[in-house]
Amino acid sequence: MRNSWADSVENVATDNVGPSGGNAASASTRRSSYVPPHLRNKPTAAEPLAPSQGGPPSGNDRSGFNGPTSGSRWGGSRPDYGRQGGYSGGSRSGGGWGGRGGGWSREREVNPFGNDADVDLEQSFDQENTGINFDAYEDIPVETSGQNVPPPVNTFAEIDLGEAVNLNIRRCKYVKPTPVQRYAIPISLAGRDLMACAQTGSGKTAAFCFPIISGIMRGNFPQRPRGVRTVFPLALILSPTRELSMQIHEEAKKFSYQTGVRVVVAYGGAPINQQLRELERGVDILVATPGRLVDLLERAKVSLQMIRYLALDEADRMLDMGFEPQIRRIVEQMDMPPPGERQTMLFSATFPKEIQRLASDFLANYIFLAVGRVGSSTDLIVQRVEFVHDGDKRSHLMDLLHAQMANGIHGKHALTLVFVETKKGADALEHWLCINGFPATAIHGDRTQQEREQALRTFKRGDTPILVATDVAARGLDIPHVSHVINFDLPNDIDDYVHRIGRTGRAGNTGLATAFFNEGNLSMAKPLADLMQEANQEVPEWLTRYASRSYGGRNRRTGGGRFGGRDFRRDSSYNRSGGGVNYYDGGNNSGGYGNHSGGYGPGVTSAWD
Ligand SMILES: Nc1ncnc2c1ncn2[C@@H]1O[C@H](COP(=O)(O)OP(=O)(O)OP(=O)(O)O)[C@@H](O)[C@H]1O
Repeated sequence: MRNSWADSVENVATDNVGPSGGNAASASTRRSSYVPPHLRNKPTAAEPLAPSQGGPPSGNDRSGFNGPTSGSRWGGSRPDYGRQGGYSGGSRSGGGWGGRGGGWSREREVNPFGNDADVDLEQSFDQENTGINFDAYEDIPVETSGQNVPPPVNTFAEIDLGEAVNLNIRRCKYVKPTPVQRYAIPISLAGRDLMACAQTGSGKTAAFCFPIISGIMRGNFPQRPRGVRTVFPLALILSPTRELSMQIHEEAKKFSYQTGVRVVVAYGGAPINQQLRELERGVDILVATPGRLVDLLERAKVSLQMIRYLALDEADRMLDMGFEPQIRRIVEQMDMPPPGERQTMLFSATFPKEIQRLASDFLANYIFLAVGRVGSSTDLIVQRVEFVHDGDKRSHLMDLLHAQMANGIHGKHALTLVFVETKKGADALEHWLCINGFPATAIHGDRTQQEREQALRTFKRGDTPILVATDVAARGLDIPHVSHVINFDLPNDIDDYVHRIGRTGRAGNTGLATAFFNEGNLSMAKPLADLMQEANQEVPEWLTRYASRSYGGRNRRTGGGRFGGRDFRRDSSYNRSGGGVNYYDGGNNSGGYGNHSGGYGPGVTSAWD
């Protein structure tokens, strides 16, 4: 069923052809005092500096899109790999802790904001943001549990992220933190491990990036070994797909611009040599897909022994069957410091309880945070479900697309994402749409990396405003102007549905999701009806009837609460009394969230925004 995911794992794994290298731990024996990025190269009388970092003083003008040039399948050929549109050398205006940074030759740091970098820097955080409907998030219920939960903040100004990061937040035009950021950033800045669940499109990337960048800037880490061909990142961000890793890398580069913190990405399907060159120039934060990282670890090109921050984005997917062995290998069987010695952050919009249980192996005395119910979809997305027999799906799709055009909902500001089950199905539907006059492209695990990136690029630009995709595009991708997600084939798992429809209705914007349902999807009837009802959607009567017959499909939302949307540690079956930590008795509830306990039992902090 999850072909495309397995394939994506497989594809990454096929890159793991390097010889087994020795464990890099042996390379690191010398330790002297660490020079934080903001102080690198900075002469100071008061405190003698350790020798500067070992990365050769070379340029930083890399691109996250490292593949060779390829022609467009849609006539939009543009040899722009390696050149992010509009990127130019950035201004060298100060910023940074201590006013400068850059052990990695920041004078050549590419400006990730293009020409926008220095606009509105005078703008303060309390000005209105454009385009983001923050009111949409105001009444989202928030639950936190764990010991001594730090209180949330209301503004970025309340968080001590440092001037350089604050400037970048303004450059991103973020005016105030989203709810998950309000809670997660103070928790992470306090050094706590975190399992965070928040709805799609609600700003989780920044929620884990800001504390990592800030922590590296102010941290006092041991000097990393120099003169060896192994690199020692301080932070590792893992994500399940190449495109998502590239996106996180792009975001993290914006957030860390002119901080001296260097972010590098490594993913499969792209030439490893170019990624190795980037790594050798120095890396503080490594963003990676698991397969390529294992390859780099086996070649002893990367050591994890200096990791202080570990973030798993789409953490439930990372610990699902396809990825779990690789993740365990990376986190538990290489040279990464154990929980407690590193800070671990797990983020997703969905967190089934069995995965929460697995995930707890990676965490130490963690805080659980749920913004909205675990696995719920945002009511910014209007959900529709239509009964369509398999044989009628294409003509039904065409009716929908024609109706969109008739209503002026098409073009580059109204992109349509169509999810199908199989790679073959994606190719076939793309072809059929194209011969019927709808400019479409497709993305799936059998396409080359170049083709995948090209498909995303032409879709984002609106050259092909219809993208047919397997689940490889279901998670994390933040594509502006996706106004309609169509589940041509429904997934078999409600959480996958939540992620798929979450490609629209992001950052406070509204969106539309249409699902084609038929007898082949009976196991989805109940979870789908429940989810729609919870999100205040109109549930068709026929779907309610199917749901009431309960076909016993896989529904992860079992146990406790309507959707079981809470910390699994509160389940009675979870018993750590045998000498373990009781997370709920005597927990110091931070209060101050409106003092709403939410009825989750003693010791559990709950909050309502
Ligand atoms: N504080 C903020 N103010 C305005 N926009 C923001 C803010 N934080 C994040 N965004 C924007 O919101 C969008 C969604 O953010 P992001 O991709 O991090 O969501 P997410 O929660 O990780 O979604 P998903 O669950 O699909 O991975 C992005 O375009 C991001 O730039």
